[in-house]
Amino acid sequence: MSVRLEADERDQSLRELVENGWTLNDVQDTINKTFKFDDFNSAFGFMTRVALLAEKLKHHPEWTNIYNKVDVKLTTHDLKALSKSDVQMALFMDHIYVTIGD
Ligand SMILES: C[C@H](O)[C@H](O)[C@H]1CNC2=NC(N)=NC(=O)C2=N1
Repeated sequence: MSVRLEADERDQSLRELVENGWTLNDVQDTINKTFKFDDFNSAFGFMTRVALLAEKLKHHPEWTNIYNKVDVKLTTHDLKALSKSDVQMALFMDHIYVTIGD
């Protein structure tokens, strides 16, 4: 089940994520980021690790991959808004990007 973000939690989370390169689309209420890698193998490795978490959380990113680039959009379709799961996914992506990314 999707859990709404309280206003103060949302503000704080978004501030941190924007500092880490995420952009807020406040019309669609999505957060977006482009991750760049050395090559396709690294990009796909990143997607594989994220996919395992997505299945566990039952929360799935919208994304496209072109060679070494992964464009990610996170939002919660149930709520048509950002939720705690989006923040959790974004933090996880930033965390593993440090170990895989260039
Ligand atoms: C039934 C299933 O858990 C839901 O449809 C999940 C699947 N993954 C999802 N992913 C995202 N990003 N938002 C959702 O609302 C959502 N709902």
